[in-house]
Amino acid sequence: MSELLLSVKGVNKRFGGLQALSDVGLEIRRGQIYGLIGPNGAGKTTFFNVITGLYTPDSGSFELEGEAYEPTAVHRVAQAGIARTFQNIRLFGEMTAIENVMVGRHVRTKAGVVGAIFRTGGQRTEEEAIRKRAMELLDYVGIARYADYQARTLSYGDQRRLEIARALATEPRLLALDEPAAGMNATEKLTLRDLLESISGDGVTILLIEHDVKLVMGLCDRVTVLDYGKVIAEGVPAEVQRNPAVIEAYLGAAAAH
Ligand SMILES: Nc1ncnc2c1ncn2[C@@H]1O[C@H](COP(=O)(O)OP(=O)(O)OP(=O)(O)O)[C@@H](O)[C@H]1O
Repeated sequence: MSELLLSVKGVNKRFGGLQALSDVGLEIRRGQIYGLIGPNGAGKTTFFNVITGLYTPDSGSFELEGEAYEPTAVHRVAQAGIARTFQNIRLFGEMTAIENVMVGRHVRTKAGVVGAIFRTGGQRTEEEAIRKRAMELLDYVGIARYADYQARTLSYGDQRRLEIARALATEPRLLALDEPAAGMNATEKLTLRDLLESISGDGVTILLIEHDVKLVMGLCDRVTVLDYGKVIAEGVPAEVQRNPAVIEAYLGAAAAH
């Protein structure tokens, strides 16, 4: 079995009277595509926000490759090698596609994000190297032809892929994707599936929140299922799919709509 990449234990997060996460934990091994699923409001995004430093948990312990990891600030999370995308796309809409990826790349360099936006003189060589890598990443996710288009003019599916390219620019150990297939048509989902398999094949571990159960079950090595903030199942997709608690949670959620 491959090495443990991320280990999370005992995460609790309360919003006022709502226990959004209750003793949640999971273990992701290096090279896995790991799915985090569950009905609406189960706590999936809250969990992402905790592990990426956006929310402070009430309790919980975190280890990355066996070392204590404190997701206390967004920049620290990036330095630790975790990159993420968001359920609601967060791109710099007025900037071009390639500039969006370059911002991600600058997170990994001493120039910093400010350097990416307000270019100063004397850094031309570094800037060129960053631009070249950004172009490679746009090509990798299949949208190189839109490099000089403003991000906001790209189709929804292409914006999602641009977000992935920007996240990859930080050279993460773990890529956390919050509903990457949301709003995509069947063809776009197939392309996305191929892309995620390539990313995984190239050595980046993936943690995926996704509502498309078929996509998750076909793609993921292991899955954790949340319901009302609690882990109700964990295992390989075929096992989890047959778990009565999981069937019940999804049927209950469908009946409520
Ligand atoms: N900042 C917040 N303040 C108050 N309540 C919140 C906050 N963020 C999330 N919640 C609540 O926590 C619960 C879990 O929400 P979360 O967004 O994590 O669920 P989810 O599983 O990602 O749902 P979905 O699939 O609909 O995106 C929900 O009841 C939500 O309303």
